[in-house]
Amino acid sequence: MDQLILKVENLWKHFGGITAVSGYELELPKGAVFGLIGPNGAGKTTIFNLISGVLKPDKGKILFKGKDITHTRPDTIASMGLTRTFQNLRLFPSLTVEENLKVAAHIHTSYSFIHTLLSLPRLYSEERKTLERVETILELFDMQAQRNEIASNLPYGLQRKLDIARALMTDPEVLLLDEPSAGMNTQEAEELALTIKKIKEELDLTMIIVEHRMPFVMGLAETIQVLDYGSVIAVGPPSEIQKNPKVIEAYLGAGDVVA
Ligand SMILES: Nc1ncnc2c1ncn2[C@@H]1O[C@H](COP(=O)(O)OP(=O)(O)OP(=O)(O)O)[C@@H](O)[C@H]1O
Repeated sequence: MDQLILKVENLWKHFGGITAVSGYELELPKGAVFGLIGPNGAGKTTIFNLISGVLKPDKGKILFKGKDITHTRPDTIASMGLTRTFQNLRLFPSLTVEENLKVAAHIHTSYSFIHTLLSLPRLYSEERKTLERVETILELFDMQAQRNEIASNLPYGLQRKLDIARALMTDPEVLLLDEPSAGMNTQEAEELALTIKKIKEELDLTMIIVEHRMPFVMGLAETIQVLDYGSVIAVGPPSEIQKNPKVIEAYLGAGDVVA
């Protein structure tokens, strides 16, 4: 059996009278790309918030690399190698592309004031690693030409790309992407899909992608989970999911389309 990098058991989350997530289960093998889809309000972002530690579940268990992270802080989970993006961009708009990447690395750089005094060589080596990582990420995202541009001056598609690039500065093993193509035009979304394929291979990532743009997620994920009212109603390869009557009904009921 494939090695599981992330396992979620019987996860529940209520907000007042609303059951946002009900008995969610996931077995994510290392190296997999999963798509998580479902109509608006189905519970997709809440699941990302639970897995990344932003929210705590009412019930259930989350195991990352075999360790129980159900009650672990988000920054600790990130430093363990699980990171995510948000639906809304989290860039520093007045900083350059390169500065945005450096800041993202320093969020988890482990030197303190005392280290700075006692261990300058260590500081230099951390700094050198950050600079090397910036170059690797700029090259993978084909953004070297924009390195000195102010983030808010970039076209929207590149701002979204930079947001994903920032998430990769800490060298994660698992990346959760929350609607990465939101607000993009078709050409920008197609380019982003190619970038995601490239970073998955080059950086040996495991990914879960929440998306409303069906051709995008169906072209990237080998397995799709479909959520409706907080429960998984279907799991399978994209070709089966598109034909699944329960999925079509859930989307038609929501006035949305699957393919
Ligand atoms: N902080 C919160 N407080 C109260 N209710 C919430 C909160 N967060 C989510 N909900 C509710 O939980 C349910 C699931 O929401 P969630 O945002 O996870 O769905 P989603 O599938 O990500 O939707 P979308 O595709 O529109 O982003 C919805 O009914 C939503 O209104």
